[in-house]
Amino acid sequence: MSREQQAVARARKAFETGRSRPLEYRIIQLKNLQRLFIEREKDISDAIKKDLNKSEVGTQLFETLGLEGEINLAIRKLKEWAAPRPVEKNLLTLSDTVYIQPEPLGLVLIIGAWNYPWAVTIQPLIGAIAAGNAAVVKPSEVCVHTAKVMEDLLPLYIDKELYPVVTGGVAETQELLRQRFDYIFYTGNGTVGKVIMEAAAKHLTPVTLELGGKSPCYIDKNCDISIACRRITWGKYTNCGQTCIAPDYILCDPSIQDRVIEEVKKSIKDFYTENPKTCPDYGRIINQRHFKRIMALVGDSTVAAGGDGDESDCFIAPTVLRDVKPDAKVMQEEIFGPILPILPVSGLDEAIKFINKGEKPLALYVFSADEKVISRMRDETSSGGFLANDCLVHFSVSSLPFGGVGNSGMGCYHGKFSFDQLSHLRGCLIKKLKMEGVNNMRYPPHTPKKLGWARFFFLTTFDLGWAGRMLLLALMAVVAAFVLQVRETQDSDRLRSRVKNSYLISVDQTQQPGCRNSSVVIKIKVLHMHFIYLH
Ligand SMILES: NC(=O)c1ccc[n+]([C@@H]2O[C@H](COP(=O)([O-])OP(=O)(O)OC[C@H]3O[C@@H](n4cnc5c(N)ncnc54)[C@H](O)[C@@H]3O)[C@@H](O)[C@H]2O)c1
Ligand SMILES: CCCCCCC=O
Repeated sequence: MSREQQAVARARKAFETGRSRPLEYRIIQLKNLQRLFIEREKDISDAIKKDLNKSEVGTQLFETLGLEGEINLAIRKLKEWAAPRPVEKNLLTLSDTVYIQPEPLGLVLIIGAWNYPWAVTIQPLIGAIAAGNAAVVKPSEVCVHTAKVMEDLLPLYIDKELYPVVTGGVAETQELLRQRFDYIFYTGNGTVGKVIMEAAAKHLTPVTLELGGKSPCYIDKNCDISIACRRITWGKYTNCGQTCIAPDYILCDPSIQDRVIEEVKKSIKDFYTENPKTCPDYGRIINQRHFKRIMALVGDSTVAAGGDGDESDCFIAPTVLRDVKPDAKVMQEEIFGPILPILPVSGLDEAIKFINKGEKPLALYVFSADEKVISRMRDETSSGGFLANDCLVHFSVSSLPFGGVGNSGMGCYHGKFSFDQLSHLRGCLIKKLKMEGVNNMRYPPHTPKKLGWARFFFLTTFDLGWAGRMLLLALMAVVAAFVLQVRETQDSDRLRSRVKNSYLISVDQTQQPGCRNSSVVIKIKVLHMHFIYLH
C-alpha cells in the first residue's frame, strides 16, 4: 500500500469507529486546533516568512485570526448547526415530524493552495471536523516550509488517524485522487480543478472547487477616488497580489485615469514606503516560475508605476499599467501578482458589457457614491461575491457564503456554510402508524375524486393571510374531527364503504386556463359531503 493509501485507509477506519460523531468530540478537536494557533504562532509565522515573506503580524492578520474566529464560531454554534431543523409541512404531512438532520458525509479530502496556506487549508478542515467527518489534509507543496510545519504540528494537536496530513506534489495528490472519498474540497487553479472533478467523477464524489479568475474593479467618476484607490491598493498588493479575490484590473472613465494612478501611487508609498523591497509588509512572489510568468504579463503595456523586479529575491515592485487594451497579454489570464492594469471604459454600460464578456469572476468590486450604479452593477452581472466600496473584506464575514460561480468555482464555505457543505442534509419524515384513513386518497383504485382531494391537500399553501389561515385552521379541525369519527366508526362497525351525509367543508377546484397547478381556487362552503373513504 502506498503512503497515501495507508493514510486514507486509516482515516476511513477511524471514521467507522464513530468517534468523530459526538459533538463533544468535535468540540475537543476544534479546541485543540485553536490551541495549536496560540501555542505555535511562531512556528507558523517563521515558515510563512520563508515561503512568502509575510510578516508575523501579517500572518496573524490574514491567516490565523480568521481561523481562530471560525473555530470560535463553530464551537459556539455547533449544537445549533447539528440539531434537527424542523421544516414547513404541507397538509398531507401535518401530523408527521418533518425535519432536516445534518449527518457527517464520511471521509473528506482537503487539497489546499499555497497563497494563504493555513487559511485555505484549515478553514475547510474546521468545517469537516464540525460536521463530524474524517479528513485527509493535503497542503500545497509549493509552500515548502508551511507544508512541513503543518505535517509536523497537526498530529500533535488533533486526532492523527481521523485527520492525517499527506504531503507531496502532483504525483502524491493524484495517488490520493485515485482513492475513494465522500467529498473533495479543492482550492487552487481551474485547470487542476478540472483534473480534480474528473477524478471525483470516477467515484461519484461531490466536490467544492474554490478557484480564481480575473476579479474586475469598476471605479465610477462619482466617488471619492482617493479613498477608493487606498482600498484598492490594499486589496491588490496584499500578499503581493497573490490573493484569489484581489482586484485583478481596474475599469474607469479615461477622464479619471490619471487621478487613479496618482492616488494608487500615493497609497503604495503610504503602505510600503518609497522602497517596497525593504518594507517588511511587502511580500514576495512564491517562486521563480511565477516570477517569470508575472513579469512576462507586462508585455508591451505602458507602465505607469513600478515595473521592476529582482528574480533572485522573487521581488516584483507594485506595478500599475495604463491605457491597457482588452487584448493585452495581462488581460488573458488571472494575474495573481502585483500588477494592476487600468482599462479605460466610457462608463458603467461599457464596464458591465466588458465584465459580462468574460468568465464569471470570484469577486466583483464597484466603487461609487451612487447607489443606482452599485445596484446596476450587482443586478446586471454575476460573480462569486460582490462588494461595493471595499475589497477582500467579505472573506472575513462568516455569515456570507464564500465561493465562486461558473469558472470561478462551485460550492461555498465559511461559518455555517462550511458545516452544511460538508454535511449531508438528510430529509427525515417520521409518521405514526395511525390515521391511515388520510392516506386512502393515494392508494389504488385511483379515482378523479381522490385526485381532487390529493390536489387540495398537496397544493394548498399556507400563505393565505390572516383570514385565510383562520379558515384553514377551521378546515383542518373539521377534517381531523371527521377522521376521528371515521376511525371510531371503523373500529366499531368495520365499515369499509363510502361515507356519506356528513357535513364538511369541501373544496372546489377550478382550473384556470393555462395555469394547471397554481390555480386551485378554494371555495369553502358547508355542503353535503362527498368525502372519499374507500378501502
Ligand atoms: N477561491 C479560493 O478560495 C482560492 C483561494 C486561494 C487560491 N485560489 C486560486 O488558486 C490559484 C493559485 O493556486 P495554485 O493552483 O497555483 O495552487 P497549487 O499549485 O498549490 O495547487 C493547489 C493544489 O493542487 C495540487 N495539484 C497541482 N497540480 C495538480 C495536478 N496536476 N493534479 C492533482 N493535483 C494537483 C497541488 O498539490 C496543491 O495541493 C489561483 O487561481 C487562485 O485564485 C482560490
Ligand atoms: C484577506 C484574506 C483573503 C484570503 C483570500 C483567500 C484567497 O486567496
